[in-house]
Amino acid sequence: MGVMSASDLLVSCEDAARTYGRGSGAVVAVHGANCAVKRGDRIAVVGPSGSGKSTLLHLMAGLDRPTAGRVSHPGLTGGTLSQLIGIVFQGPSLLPPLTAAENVALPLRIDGVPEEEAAARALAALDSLALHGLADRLPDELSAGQAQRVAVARVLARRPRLVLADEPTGQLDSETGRQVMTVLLAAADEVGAGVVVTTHDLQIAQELDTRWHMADGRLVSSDVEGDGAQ
Ligand SMILES: Nc1ncnc2c1ncn2[C@@H]1O[C@H](COP(=O)(O)OP(=O)(O)OP(=O)(O)O)[C@@H](O)[C@H]1O
Repeated sequence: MGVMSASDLLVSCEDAARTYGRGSGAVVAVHGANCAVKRGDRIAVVGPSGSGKSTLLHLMAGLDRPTAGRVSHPGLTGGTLSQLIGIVFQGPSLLPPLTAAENVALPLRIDGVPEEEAAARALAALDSLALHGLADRLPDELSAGQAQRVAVARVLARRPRLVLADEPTGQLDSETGRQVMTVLLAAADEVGAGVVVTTHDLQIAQELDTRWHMADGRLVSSDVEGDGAQ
């Protein structure tokens, strides 16, 4: 990609920490984390349950604020963080009364995209997630894997510059989970987004370029020399 410019730096965490509660009951979910996500990065955050993966992701998403240190998004300009960051959650997140296509189009319409264009972009996003033919199905009529692909299509249709996914395959069998991850990565490539995925599944983690390891709230290592995590 050549020399990195500030606009390529999607998220920067500098000694970012998050403590829940106070006094003797305080839990340090994330200890001063130093990490960065750049355009084109594909990062898996791995570690045991309770090690702070979701908390770190929420800090990077701007869904939560650090109790110490700093999280900034130098390269995310030209819109609000919620427009520029796409978040995929673990569980079912589609609105039951809307079809797959309507679910994908809804955030675009909320963003002010005209009806017809929103519908066209929704269909294109469904296509790129290999969901052609399922556009008119209700969430109830989809398998868990298909529903999660629709949820990914809904995120990617907004053309986010950063995709943050918290255990996106956590409720899927491993084969379906791998398929969802493969189409997620391909679709993220199409829109040129950086991708960070928390996962317990080491096979899924292997599909990404870099792995950040967390233990007891600390970002302990990264398996790629010279990248963002320290
Ligand atoms: N809202 C909260 N209030 C108090 N403690 C919390 C809260 N959310 C998380 N924690 C604690 O912070 C620590 C890190 O939690 P986090 O959910 O980030 O871990 P995780 O690695 O994502 O776990 P899992 O893999 O089980 O999802 C845990 O000890 C957890 O109990």
